[in-house]
Amino acid sequence: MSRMALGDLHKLVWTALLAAMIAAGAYLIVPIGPVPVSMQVLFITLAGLVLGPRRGMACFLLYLAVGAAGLPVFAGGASGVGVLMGPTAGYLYGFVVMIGIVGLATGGRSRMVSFVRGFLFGVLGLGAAYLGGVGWLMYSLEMSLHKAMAVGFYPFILWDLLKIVFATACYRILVRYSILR
Ligand SMILES: O=C(O)CCCC[C@@H]1SC[C@@H]2NC(=O)N[C@@H]21
Repeated sequence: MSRMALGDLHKLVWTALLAAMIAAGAYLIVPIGPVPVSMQVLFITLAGLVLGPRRGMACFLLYLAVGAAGLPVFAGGASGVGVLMGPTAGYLYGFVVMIGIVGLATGGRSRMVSFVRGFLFGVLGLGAAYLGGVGWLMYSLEMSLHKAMAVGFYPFILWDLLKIVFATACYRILVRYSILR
């Protein structure tokens, strides 16, 4: 097999693996209200860093499509088009942008990035996810900004920042030990 084809196969395997990890991270939830605690932010950050913006966004759009088609990949094992219009849909759309922003940190080139760079891009991406998530909560559940922040932002932000720290550390380990290529 040519070096190019092997590289493509490698990326394909990582794309499938990360999509499965995002689904697993969505499956285990802590239901604390209309928005559950989940591990999606951890694996979405890792997916962005590993896959880069284009492949990362394509991977997540495919994830949304299979979820809409009936595979139980959304929070708590939910599925169907209804989820893409439900209270947490804004986060799901925001994640498309988040993966794209996080992916810019590496360009998907499996290169070492500083911890600060990975973290900053993760935080910028998380901002997009929360913009979508909180904005959609206000619209779909007719909440005030104050209420939407209370159910969709404050309970999660600290833990989500920790998930970004952990994802960045994992990415750096994968690069350091040449696991990505
Ligand atoms: O329905 C879905 O699959 C999306 C769930 C979104 C949960 C959001 S993501 C940001 C915040 N952090 C969490 O742990 N949960 C919420």
